Amino acid sequence: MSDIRSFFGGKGAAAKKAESPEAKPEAKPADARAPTDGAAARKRPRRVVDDDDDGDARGAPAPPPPPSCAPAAADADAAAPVAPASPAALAPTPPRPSAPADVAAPAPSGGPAADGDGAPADGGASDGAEHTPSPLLTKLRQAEGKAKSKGVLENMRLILDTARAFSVERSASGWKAGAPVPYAFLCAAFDRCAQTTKRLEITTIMTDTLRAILETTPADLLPTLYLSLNALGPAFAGIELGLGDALLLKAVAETCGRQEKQLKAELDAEGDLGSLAMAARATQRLMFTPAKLSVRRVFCAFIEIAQLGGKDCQQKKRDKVKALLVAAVDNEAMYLVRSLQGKLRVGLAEQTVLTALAHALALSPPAATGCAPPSLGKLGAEGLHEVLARAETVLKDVYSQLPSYDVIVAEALVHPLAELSTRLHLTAGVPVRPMLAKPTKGIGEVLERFGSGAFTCEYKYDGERAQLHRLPDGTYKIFSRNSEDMTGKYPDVLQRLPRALLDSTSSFIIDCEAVAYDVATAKLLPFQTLSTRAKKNVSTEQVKVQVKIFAFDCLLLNGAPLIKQPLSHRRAALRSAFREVPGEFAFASASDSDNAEEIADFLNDAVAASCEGLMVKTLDVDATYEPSKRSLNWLKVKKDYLEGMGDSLDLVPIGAYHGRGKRTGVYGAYLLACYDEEREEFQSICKIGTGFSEELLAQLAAFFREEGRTLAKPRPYYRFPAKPDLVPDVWLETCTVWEVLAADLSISPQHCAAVGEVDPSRGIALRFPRYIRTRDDKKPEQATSATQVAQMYRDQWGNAKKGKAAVADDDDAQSDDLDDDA
Ligand SMILES: Nc1ncnc2c1ncn2[C@@H]1O[C@H](COP(=O)(O)OP(=O)(O)OP(=O)(O)O)[C@@H](O)[C@H]1O
Ligand SMILES: [Mg+2]
Ligand SMILES: [Mg+2]
Repeated sequence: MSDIRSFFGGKGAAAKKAESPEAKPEAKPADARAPTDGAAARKRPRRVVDDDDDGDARGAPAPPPPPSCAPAAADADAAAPVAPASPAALAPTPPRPSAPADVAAPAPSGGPAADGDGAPADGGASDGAEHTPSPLLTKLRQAEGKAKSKGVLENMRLILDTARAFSVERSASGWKAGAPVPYAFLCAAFDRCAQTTKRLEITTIMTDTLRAILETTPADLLPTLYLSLNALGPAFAGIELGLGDALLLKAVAETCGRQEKQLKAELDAEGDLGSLAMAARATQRLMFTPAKLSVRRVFCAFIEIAQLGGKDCQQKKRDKVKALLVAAVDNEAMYLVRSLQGKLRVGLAEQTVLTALAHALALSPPAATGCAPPSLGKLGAEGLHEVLARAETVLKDVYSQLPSYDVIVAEALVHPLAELSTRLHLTAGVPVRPMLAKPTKGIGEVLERFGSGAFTCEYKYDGERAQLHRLPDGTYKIFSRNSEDMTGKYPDVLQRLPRALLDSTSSFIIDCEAVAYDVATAKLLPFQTLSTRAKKNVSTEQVKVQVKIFAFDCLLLNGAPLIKQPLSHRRAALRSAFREVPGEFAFASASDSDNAEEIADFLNDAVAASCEGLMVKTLDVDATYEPSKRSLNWLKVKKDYLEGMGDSLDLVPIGAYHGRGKRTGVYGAYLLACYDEEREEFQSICKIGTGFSEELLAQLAAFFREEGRTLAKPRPYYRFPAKPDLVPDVWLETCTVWEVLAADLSISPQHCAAVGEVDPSRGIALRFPRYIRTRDDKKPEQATSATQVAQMYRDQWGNAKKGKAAVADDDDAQSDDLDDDA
């Protein structure tokens, strides 16, 4: 194994002192304050982290219990206003202990108070650092800065013109104020969105749609949002329709008087069951006109379908689908079917819907809030931009802390938008979107980026992200990186966790990595071992793969949110509330040194302890927790950078090639794609055939061949090479995500990833890609994005300082003849 220190630029002295990482002890003590073993740890100078003065975040009032998000059954239009996914949550939430705008939390007694900018008033930003501006302020400034940049003002003018042209009488002509919003109104908006690829246009279409609803029937706002997002409730509530394609096909055939077999053949040729349903409905002669569908009726029916269980539930679900289809006219059938399949595909990314909601609330504030709409006659484009940017910042900030439209919409309908940040903030029991890290190409880059500011390096454990919550009533929850509830996966962790709690600790949210652990040897095991653990309804007795929890952040303690405090403060809070329990619970091993050689030693230690590398984080300045952000304040240094790339990619197989030789009978290679969030399409990035065992290839072939995961032709939203030998033999449904490493990225005359971003007509391809593992915790739309691919490409050339990138010759970019790889 090569020594990591020899790989970062110009640190020859460090390289000379290389020692074998294999010789290092396996696991290090987690506490950065008191390293007890390892030569490197002993000689490392440490910045003092004062645990005693600010970690005591107790005494703050506990927040109200989290909203219940269990769906409620509701009938059709009769019940007005609509029963949303969680009626309990729609009732105005009792005001939480609130703080002035921009302030994170009520100051915990005995802990530091926050000043108006969100920086700790006690100088928690140590080393004499200046007060950090609040993230909100920074965002507003950034938004303003961006507004001045090219093109944005033009966009603002367009938004102003659209806002001025809006007329509720014209938009909402199909229903009376207070009456259910017709489903046809929403479908018409979907159609318009589908006809454009411009994000701004889609945003304005949705803004107008939501404004019309806010000004007439605000009770339908929530179901409209969920239908637009193709969701039934917040991700953590885990509400799923549980419908397979076969059931939908049957329902469509039966409703439209079509032969199932014939419809299936058309589906194989056409690819979109929604369009087929619409066409079939159009040719049907109806004896009587069915009652019109409304947004609330459709949404409630979806919730009912999700709730059906037990005997004959498939039959009952099919009947419910048929009842909806019978009432569908025009394009309603198409959007119904697509929604039921979970593939709306009209260009409505979640961020777009959030932006549209913010704009709509700012332009048409609900009557109950007592706010007057902005005076569009007087406001110029820039003035309006300021209003909208502020609304967007508030809403996105609130959403990242409390990702539940149930709660947010309930509050936004009765309280001014500006008050939401103080009324709603993170709550134990509701997952916070995790903060993410930027990849780097080594320690040299870290030092360059962080300059003189204080930072800490932590082991980057190779397990799975686990956000641990304890609610004020003592119940525990564990959420995944995806904000999905995985409490049922780790009963053993929860059983043991109380041992790590200090007496004074009541409610909390801590950010951790759950890592597979060998109790006998006290060693960490790789992610691959963890992935063999059952995912649901695990009972403590069944557990074969033990896990150890490594805690690295504390977002809420005893009711007080801490995310706007710097990491040094949060870390102290974490340590003030928990104790390490050997083999069960530890603080992430950390070093606060800024000496390159010592960091290199620490990286070596991390790798020797079976970690992936280091996470490097700012401690005091620009060191708040930024939910859902891929922040520059967290950098990852993976050992993978030794092999050419700073980070792996998470990609989606969209096609497969028949195997030859040893691989006859299975697929020998796959076509992989990244996801372009703007265009909502999967763009091919490489052909891959390396990294798979024979056993895995057989499993994968079976996986794709079963349950209709192969397609007769590519989806309209696949972009792929025209070159015949790169066109797959079989097209695949997007249904899994694979983590892949590669030698590097190159401009490709064939592949389509990030096309138009670094080259006007050519995409980016991976060279020598290798399968690492399947990412069960990511959905296809959460694959590496086109923007990330473009950034990785730029970083690669920026770091290599090679100036102009070479164009890959295609054969070079592919690991083409793969049959002997096993
Ligand atoms: N000390 C630590 N601090 C923060 N995260 C850590 C730490 N140790 C391990 N991790 C894990 O590392 C992850 C971030 O890096 P990683 O490259 O593994 O992310 P990922 O899940 O592949 O996502 P992406 O590639 O989209 O960033 C975190 O989500 C967390 O699960
Ligand atoms: Mg990981
Ligand atoms: Mg990754």
